[in-house]
Amino acid sequence: MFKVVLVRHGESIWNQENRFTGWTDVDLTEKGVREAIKAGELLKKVPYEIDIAFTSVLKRAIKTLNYILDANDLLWIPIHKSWKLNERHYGALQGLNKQETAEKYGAEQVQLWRRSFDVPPLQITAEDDRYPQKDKRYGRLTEQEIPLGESLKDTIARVVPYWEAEIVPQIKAGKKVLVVAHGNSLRALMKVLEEISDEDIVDLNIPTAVPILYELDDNLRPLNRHFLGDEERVQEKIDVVANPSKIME
Ligand SMILES: O=C(O)[C@@H](CO)OP(=O)(O)O
Repeated sequence: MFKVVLVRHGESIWNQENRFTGWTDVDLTEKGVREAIKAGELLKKVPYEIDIAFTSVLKRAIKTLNYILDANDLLWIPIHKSWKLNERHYGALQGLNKQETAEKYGAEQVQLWRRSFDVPPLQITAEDDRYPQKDKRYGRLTEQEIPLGESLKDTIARVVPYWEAEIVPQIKAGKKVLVVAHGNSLRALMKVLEEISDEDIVDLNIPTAVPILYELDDNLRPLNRHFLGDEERVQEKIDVVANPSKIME
């Protein structure tokens, strides 16, 4: 039997401000830092000694990973960073307040943009300041790879091949892998891992900085998934993600 742990980053400044974030490289809030340290402490209590970690090229995930590793005195382990684990690119919605966007376009449309399988957000153009190639870290991406605004389906198309090519071989080699990523890049991965239908994926919301422990069979199909930590607290955090205007302390 294999295992893997997935973690979404702690609360970011734009989570707190209720803005669409995507590839915008916003930092963690103080609460996000505390959540990340807590995630590290929770992981300390399970028999899962991390050997190798994977994360995105966005600081909210990288910092969360570092806080987790620091809590486990594992800052020295190899870390692989890839844009393929980035949050879904939220296109022209990036920066907009979710509540104001719902008032303008309707709550139903915003829900489709946020949680549907294949409805892409409003797109940016190459002239937009947010066009990824204007950022050095994305300079090597081909024009085809550069997102202008991704649906969950588009996100799956880059996350899952990365999972298969880079992460699966490590798990199969017996390494204890930690993946720290984002709400929708993890939904993309979990949809495929758990074979969640296009209809049911709408209801999957990933709480911030809660370690998700999977036990996997020999073919890496999940046998079970477990959110670490107090069940009620985890559910409250899931509710905040589903309804982001209700931010808890
Ligand atoms: O803004 C975003 O990039 C994501 C994650 O914070 O938001 P949502 O949960 O609305 O998909």
